[in-house]
Amino acid sequence: MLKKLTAIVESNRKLAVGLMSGTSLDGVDAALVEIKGFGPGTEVKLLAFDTTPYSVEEREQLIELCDPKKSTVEKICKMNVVLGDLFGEAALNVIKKTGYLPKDIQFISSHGQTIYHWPEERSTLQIGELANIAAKTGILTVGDFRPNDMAYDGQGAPLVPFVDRLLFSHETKNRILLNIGGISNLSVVPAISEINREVSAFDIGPGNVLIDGAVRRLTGKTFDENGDLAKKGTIHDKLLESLIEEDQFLQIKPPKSTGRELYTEDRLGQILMKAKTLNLSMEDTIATITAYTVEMIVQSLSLYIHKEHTIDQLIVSGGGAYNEAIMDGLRNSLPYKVSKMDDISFNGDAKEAIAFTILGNQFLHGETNNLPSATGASQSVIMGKLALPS
Ligand SMILES: Nc1ncnc2c1ncn2[C@@H]1O[C@H](COP(=O)(O)OP(=O)(O)OP(=O)(O)O)[C@@H](O)[C@H]1O
Ligand SMILES: CC(=O)N[C@H]1[C@@H]2OC[C@@H](O2)[C@@H](O)[C@@H]1O[C@H](C)C(=O)O
Repeated sequence: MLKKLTAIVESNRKLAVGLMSGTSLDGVDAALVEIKGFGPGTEVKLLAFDTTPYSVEEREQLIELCDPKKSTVEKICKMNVVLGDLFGEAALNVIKKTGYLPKDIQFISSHGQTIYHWPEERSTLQIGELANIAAKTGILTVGDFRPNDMAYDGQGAPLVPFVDRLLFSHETKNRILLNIGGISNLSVVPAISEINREVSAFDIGPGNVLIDGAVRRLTGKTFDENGDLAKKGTIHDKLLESLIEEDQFLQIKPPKSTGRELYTEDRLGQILMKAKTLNLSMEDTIATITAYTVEMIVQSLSLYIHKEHTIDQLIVSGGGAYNEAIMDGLRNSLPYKVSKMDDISFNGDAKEAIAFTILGNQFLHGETNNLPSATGASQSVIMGKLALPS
């Protein structure tokens, strides 16, 4: 096996599949990429991208699994292998799209599905058994990145800023990369001309998680397509103010990370109850929760970024980039250009799946792949674990 591994690492050009299943629990993203080199010399080209959506039932099961009041060890144990098989299928599907065969692919790199993230206890759990992915596809599989950063006292998140620096450093522009998934997070990537500046990065708070939850409970749909519902409503300023005031995560200084552990179904229930007491319509409720997402981003920038960095451009990726109410809110509040990743680079939906191929590539080369300035780890480490096919 060592021979096989060495051959993979030494090949000039590798084909790899990145798998990402994020906090939105909307589905599994799979990106097939070509990677050359490693470290600062990494070159990556997206060849195919595919999302395998979770069924309504699977999504409900995952939401339950993330809730300590409803989750059980048995349910987690079972879902670990169910997802492993499903992730393997997702990898095979994206490979099929290109005409390549599984034997042409050097490795898969899988984030897994976060079930619980608990940085205070130096613990985080991503499921989707690597052994099942390797068995289903016959491809060497890397994954389970976050625990090693935590073992060195890091938050284990966010990890993508390491890749943001590699792929999006601009000669002269200071850029913010903002990802609005279930949770929003950002990286400030200084211009190459400011070579000594570190990347600042942290989780911001709710991205789509509360919007999706409210839409699900109030309309039965899964998300607010294009932000149409929010755009029909009116923001209730007082409720918005109280949501921001009650959000203690905003006041925590970076490095910091969060997830569904803070933005829970119970918290969503409290917010919807307040909206009901105020007699807000469904549209006004969604408009106000959407404004809360925007305001968390804007206030985090003003608290932690604008005093330290002069920003030239903000680039938005993740599903939230399709929500025009969010995008309008950002454009109206920020003094610099707000662009969508799709307009300047590859498909923004694919960013995190691509990012995990780069983290996996670093692992296989025995190179570090965390960014201590983002996670707070005491040092750079090599994150990841390996499952070998037979
Ligand atoms: N056309 C659209 N209009 C509005 N919102 C959309 C649209 N498409 C996707 N979204 C939103 O984006 C979400 C999915 O985003 P994404 O896939 O980036 O999240 P994720 O990767 O699961 O989360 P995270 O990055 O926090 O782990 C959906 O749940 C939905 O709220
Ligand atoms: C523990 C966990 O799964 N965190 C996710 C989540 O979704 C967004 C944000 O919270 C970020 O911290 C992270 O994902 C991306 C991929 C990251 O690590 O950069």
